[in-house]
Amino acid sequence: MTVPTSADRQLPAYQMLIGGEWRDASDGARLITVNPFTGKSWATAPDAGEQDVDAAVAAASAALSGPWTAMTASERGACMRRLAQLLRERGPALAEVETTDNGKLLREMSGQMASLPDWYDYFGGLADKIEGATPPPTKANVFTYTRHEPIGVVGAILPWNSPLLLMSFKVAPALAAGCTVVVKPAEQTPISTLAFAQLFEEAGFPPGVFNVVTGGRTAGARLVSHPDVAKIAFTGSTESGIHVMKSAADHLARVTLELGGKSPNIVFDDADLDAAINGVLSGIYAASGQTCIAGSRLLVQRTIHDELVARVAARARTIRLGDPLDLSSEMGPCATIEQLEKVMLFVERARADGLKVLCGGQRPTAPELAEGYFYEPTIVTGANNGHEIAREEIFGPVLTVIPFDSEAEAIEIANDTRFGLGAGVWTTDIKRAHRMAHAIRAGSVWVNCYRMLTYNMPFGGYKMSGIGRENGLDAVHEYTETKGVWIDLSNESRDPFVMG
Ligand SMILES: NC(=O)C1=CN([C@@H]2O[C@H](COP(=O)(O)OP(=O)(O)OC[C@H]3O[C@@H](n4cnc5c(N)ncnc54)[C@H](OP(=O)(O)O)[C@@H]3O)[C@@H](O)[C@H]2O)C=CC1
Ligand SMILES: CCCCCC/C=C/C(=O)O
Repeated sequence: MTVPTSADRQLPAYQMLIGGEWRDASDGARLITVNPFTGKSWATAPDAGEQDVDAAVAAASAALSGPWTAMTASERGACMRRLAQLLRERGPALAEVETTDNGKLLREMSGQMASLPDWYDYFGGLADKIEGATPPPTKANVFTYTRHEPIGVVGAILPWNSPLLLMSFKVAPALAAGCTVVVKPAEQTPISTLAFAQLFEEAGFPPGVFNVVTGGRTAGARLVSHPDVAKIAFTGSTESGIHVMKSAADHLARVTLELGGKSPNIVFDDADLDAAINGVLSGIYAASGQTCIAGSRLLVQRTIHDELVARVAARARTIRLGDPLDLSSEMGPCATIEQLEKVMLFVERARADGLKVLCGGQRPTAPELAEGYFYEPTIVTGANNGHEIAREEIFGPVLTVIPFDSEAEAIEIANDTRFGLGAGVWTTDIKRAHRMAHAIRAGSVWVNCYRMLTYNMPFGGYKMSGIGRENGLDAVHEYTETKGVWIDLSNESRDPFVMG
């Protein structure tokens, strides 16, 4: 908990949504959130304690055993589509809130908010199409069918890099499945989720279907360990994901985990180099590299290494750092001072390892950027895949270049990581493109593109990048339990001592 000063008490003070009511934390504690461009506090939110989380879970449980389940699946879908419509209208305002809270470019947020309603339309449309099966009879006079029932109350834990997008990955399929939800945004960036929550009542959702508790570790830990939470959907670091899974295991809550990455962006010498350079830049400098799918390892075929690296560096040096609300800015600040410090330490250690920092490697010196948590677009060369900077998730604008000679070597390096979230492949050879896409052990492979995203393509990680999938038809089943129902159609008495 941060203790507000008298100046902080003048800031916009948001409340959290529990059971359809806007509330402060029961002990009145508040979190202060900082605009990473100005380095100054800009809003406050409740700092929920265990009691508040318990109240939110109770509200979600009541909605589950009451009005939400009483609605037909079509009615629930209609609520979701109304939410989508409201999001279309309010998207631009929500984009500005999130940009102020986490420093993501408004340029990118505007695109995200234009597509976010599609999640609620798509999954809202699915709500009344979650069909069970009637397996053909294999026993005489027995009729069997399956039902996909809502799993229960879902706890959704969000990171700070893309709160509204990553919340929608979880909330849209959960609502479609008939679940109710308690969302806990990251303590650094709670405000856009609270602003989004204002749309639920207007869209016609019964109170308690969607709840938000804002707070830090106390709130998150209580949500994960709460015995009435049936499922935790988490996005964040691999280390925290492991904690969450262990804690959820105490009451066997289901989990989906979307965790870290160290994704390879692989450029072969037959690639369209202009397109590849664009994709390499987008992979690592979009969102200031603060994305789980950052293409943070550039694997480049040795024959084009020098030319490609020189051209990527030339463009990286001209990336326009600036106010994330200014649509002409190309890269914003890191979201928090802690994240900036983490990035700086990685680069310092790379230098100490004898690696070359080809460009960037420092905070910008322009006075207009001095208050913000900026770090220059950085390229580290001379590394091999064993160096720390090639193995650990940095979550910042730092690209590590690793040369390779053959396709087999590219695959070996690409897969030599504990992560497996994404990968890019740049080649004009269609056979190689498919061979690579099949050989790389990662949940998403982009060929001649990078960081593409849509609601109907599954997203998730292999290995330590996660468990389960978000988005796509199957995501709904991350929020259902399948029940088998058996009906005896015969009038005969059965032998009680023999399995039927
Ligand atoms: N895969 C991804 O998209 C992301 C990866 N990261 C990686 O994680 C690193 C550290 O960032 P950080 O913010 O600390 O990420 P965390 O993974 O620690 O935090 C992400 C979310 O999880 C919550 N959380 C963390 N631990 C627990 C727990 N034991 N029980 C319940 N909730 C928990 C946090 O809450 P709170 O902090 O409010 O207590 C926050 O809401 C980054 O540098 C980056 O490498 C970060 C964000 C997103
Ligand atoms: C298939 C792409 C999924 C993107 C996952 C979330 C990324 C968020 C971000 O980059 O801000």
